[in-house]
Amino acid sequence: MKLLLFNIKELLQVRPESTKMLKGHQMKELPTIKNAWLLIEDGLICDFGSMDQLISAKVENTIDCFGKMVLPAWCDSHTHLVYAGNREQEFVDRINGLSYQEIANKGGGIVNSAKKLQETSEEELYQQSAKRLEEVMRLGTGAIEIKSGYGLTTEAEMRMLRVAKKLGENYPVTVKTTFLGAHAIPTEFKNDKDAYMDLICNEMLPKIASEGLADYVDIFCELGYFTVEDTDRLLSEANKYKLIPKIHVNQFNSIGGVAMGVQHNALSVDHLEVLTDDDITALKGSETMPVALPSCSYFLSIPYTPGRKLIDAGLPLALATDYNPGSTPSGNMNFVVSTACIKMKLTPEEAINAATINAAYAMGLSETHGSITKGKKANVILTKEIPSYGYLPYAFGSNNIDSVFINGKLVE
Ligand SMILES: N=CN[C@@H](CCC(=O)O)C(=O)O
Ligand SMILES: [Zn+2]
Repeated sequence: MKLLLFNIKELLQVRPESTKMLKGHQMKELPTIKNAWLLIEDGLICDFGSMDQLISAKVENTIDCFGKMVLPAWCDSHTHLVYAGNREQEFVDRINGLSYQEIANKGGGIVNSAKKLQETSEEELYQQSAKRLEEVMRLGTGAIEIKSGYGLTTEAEMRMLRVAKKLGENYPVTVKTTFLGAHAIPTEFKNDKDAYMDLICNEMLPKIASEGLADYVDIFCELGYFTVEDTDRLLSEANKYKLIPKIHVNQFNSIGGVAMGVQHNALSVDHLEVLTDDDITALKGSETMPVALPSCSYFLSIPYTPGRKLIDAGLPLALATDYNPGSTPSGNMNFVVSTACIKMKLTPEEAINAATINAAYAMGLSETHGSITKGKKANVILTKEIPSYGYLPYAFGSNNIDSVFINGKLVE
């Protein structure tokens, strides 16, 4: 089955196969072809070029893209999309003056979501999560990472991961799953965190690994949650099961989690709202992708990850939503890209690179996603008629997407 998109005003993020990630000044460039065509065959990018060299091929479907642009679908490398209910009341509590940490300290926060999830059946959890996934697909997300971490018991953590996996089977979007049992200390372990770490390492991890439910392992390395030593222990254990780390670090405090992540060859270190020069030094020369979550900063009114500083230090940067009920009840990558430009001072080229090619790297998909490259998945966004690609982050809050194709198929 062949689909030809022709008369494309500008085809963005055209890369050779070998581009794994972009660092520092490389992020300033966004290679494009003006007045282009793109041929999709059996769900993959088959070929592309400029209209003056359009090949003649027999195709079943064609779309005239006059005035419109085409770019790779977003890769969202950090979400908690599988959750139960919402935390609207905490939103109001914060408006009335309580901080995120104060809410957590009085039994709200992650343990509040865990209580709701434990009371929700697998089928109901699937239905709630599927609605969210359908929405983000229409917003241009073609690959998504989904974490557990609102179960906090062996059974409920496994339930979350089964739901995430089932979403990946039932929808065309590529889903990667991450085990985040070490997201918060459950109420019943309040005075014995080590016992909860034992449960994670001795029971949850082996069961989840043996059922192949997770691609990655995560931990919330933060004051009041899990220490650098806990992080070292969990990542060492996870390594026995070949689970690669992608960790939550430096959201509120820099306590050494970045260096620990790098020491364990983490694929990504995420959040980084509070970042020291030592953290930046630790990232240099590593293969670990720093991931910024600007919608979280927006929603919680906390500092933005110093993305400009990271890029200017020669490092790569990826962007993700952090979609979750507490700190970011939004999975809109378009808003993330805009906010990275507006608040973190990334250029449109840097932000688009961070949300496509570098984001694909941060979820282990750089060979198949994140760029217009022959043989990669035909996951693309067709924009509405826009004056330039910089208009996408500029016109924040507007929906400039005409249509989205995942595996070459139109998302309805
Ligand atoms: N910070 C840790 N975890 C989530 C938020 C969890 C929640 O508040 O439910 C995050 O990445 O922001
Ligand atoms: Zn998160």
